[in-house]
Amino acid sequence: MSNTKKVRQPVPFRPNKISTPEAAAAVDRDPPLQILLKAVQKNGIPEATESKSVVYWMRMGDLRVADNRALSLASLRAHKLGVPLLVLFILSPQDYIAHDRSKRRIDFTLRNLEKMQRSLAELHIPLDVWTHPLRRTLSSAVISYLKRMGATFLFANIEYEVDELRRDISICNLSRADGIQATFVHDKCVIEPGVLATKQGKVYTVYSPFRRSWEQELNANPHYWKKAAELQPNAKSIYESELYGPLFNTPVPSSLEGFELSEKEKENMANFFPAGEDAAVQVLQRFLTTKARASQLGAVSPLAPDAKENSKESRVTNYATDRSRVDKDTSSRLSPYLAAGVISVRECIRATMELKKGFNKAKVEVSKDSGVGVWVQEIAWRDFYVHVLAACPRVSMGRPFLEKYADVVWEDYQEEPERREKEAIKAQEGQAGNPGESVRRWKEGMTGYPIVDAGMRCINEMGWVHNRLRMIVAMFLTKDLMIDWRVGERYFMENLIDGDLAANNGGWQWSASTGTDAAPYFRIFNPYSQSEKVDPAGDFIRRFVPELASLKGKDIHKPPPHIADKLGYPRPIIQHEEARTRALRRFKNPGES
Ligand SMILES: Cc1cc2nc3c(=O)[nH]c(=O)nc-3n(C[C@H](O)[C@H](O)[C@H](O)COP(=O)(O)OP(=O)(O)OC[C@H]3O[C@@H](n4cnc5c(N)ncnc54)[C@H](O)[C@@H]3O)c2cc1C
Repeated sequence: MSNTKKVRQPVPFRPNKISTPEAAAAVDRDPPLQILLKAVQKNGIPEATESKSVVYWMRMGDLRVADNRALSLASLRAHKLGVPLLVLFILSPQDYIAHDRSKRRIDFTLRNLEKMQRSLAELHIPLDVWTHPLRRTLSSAVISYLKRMGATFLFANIEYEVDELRRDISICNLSRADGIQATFVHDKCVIEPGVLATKQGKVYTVYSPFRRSWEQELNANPHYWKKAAELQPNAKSIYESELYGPLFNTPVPSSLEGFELSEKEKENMANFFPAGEDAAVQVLQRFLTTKARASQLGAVSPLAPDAKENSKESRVTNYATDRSRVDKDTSSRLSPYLAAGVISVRECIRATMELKKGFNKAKVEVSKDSGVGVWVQEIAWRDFYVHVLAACPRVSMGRPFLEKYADVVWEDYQEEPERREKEAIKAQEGQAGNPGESVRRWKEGMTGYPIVDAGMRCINEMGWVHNRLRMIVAMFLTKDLMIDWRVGERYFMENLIDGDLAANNGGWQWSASTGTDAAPYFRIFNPYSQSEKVDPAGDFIRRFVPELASLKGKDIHKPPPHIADKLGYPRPIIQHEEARTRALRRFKNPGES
């Protein structure tokens, strides 16, 4: 008899990313952050007392030892109980797939973990890194780990995305039955979500009033920028423990299956974004105290040794006037470090206060009249989007922040693999104007709009691009090409080293006018005039679109068709004015194409 038993193929993990409006509204009414905070409170009483160790669970957004609230609390607890502190990190590939995590971000995570393992070992604290394949069993795996380690105390910083909050709620519920006290604390923002509210007691959904309230609250309460207590070392006897000693021998893997970078790319990323807390502090200090450097344009190391320290004309001093220029070294490039928590956002605030003369040390400068003040306002933008995410979880469920724009008719492009395959075939046939072809050309930086193409090629090369360019390319995709913002949001997450749901979703929905922008949908960037503003001499375009390097004057922004043909550069994929009219029509009448 022949063996007819079929081998079951593993089903690829492909979670549904877009919720129904009803499901999103239900989650908005009862935000998981509030449920988690209540569960933590409930867990706090009665307090667990007996514990052989204390565990701090480090996540992707708090990869540092210094000024880390949950880690600091865990250390205090361990010290008080006279037991060892253990640090745990779980690699969860299914979560990374579900959240479109880029290989670059995973590689950055591993590089930072490797550094941290060494700095923690100096304090005799082990960093135990393991991979858990199934995300739905992650909560119970954590509880089993705690039991195995004899730990009745777990500490972690809060992650504000819906899936992560739900996971932590389940940990709280599971831990109670086992007498484990799970504590989740705020750490990501300067001011935690839930503190600031409008007169009606609602979350701010417009940035400017949020920022004013943020400034007031911050300057009335210095604890917001207070550093968390330093870690206490474990007793050296930990190495002799049969249970804990071996934890020092588990190395951080150099890559994660399914998220491997090529050797060349790994090298590039390590050069553009060196790992470690020291590197992050240096990047910050250089931004605050050194001049903009021509050598810093594009994909280069931020720690190149050619900076003159303590310049009066530091980048932050000129930030108010120069920040939108993409052809200059104008911004801090701290976003990968802030997104991964390699530096604490409180450290950034404190550092601006320590910039001697002219600044009141008891007050955080947030005014738009100084470079420092405008830069701190960017930090407030970061807080703003986390507050929106925490109060309106719909944004992490694939829904527009403004549900009224859910029916805007986008060009018919979907991200399912089968569909993508078909699109690719059509694209090969060269059917210009079909949505698959448009998306491909946008991703590759071949739209025929030099500033858009330079921005996209910069992302593809560096995994990072200046904020202005993010806005320009996002608006081009959503308003000129009328492609659903979720396509772009996903591409950014898959390619950025600083991919962060709150900031990325906030930026995309702002650009697509489905989000928190106070101006209505008719804010549509003209890619040509934007190009002249942000890259006047075209240096940035020349660097990333080398086929246009020989162009002079305004041609660099809008190459004449016959010259573009000669240089092998594509003609514009769409006429901006026509596209603008189409976008206005579709936004005015959501549902009509
Ligand atoms: C479509 C779009 C997608 C984006 N995706 C991300 C993302 O995935 N991750 C991310 O960190 N930022 C994102 N941003 C925000 C912003 O573009 C980057 O934070 C910024 O370009 C990082 O450069 P920098 O560190 O030199 O910034 P700086 O100008 O030096 O600003 C300092 C810090 O403030 C924060 N910040 C600045 N601008 C913003 C902003 N608009 N929103 C939220 N935080 C801000 C960042 O943490 C940044 O590092 C996005 C913006 C847009 C328009």
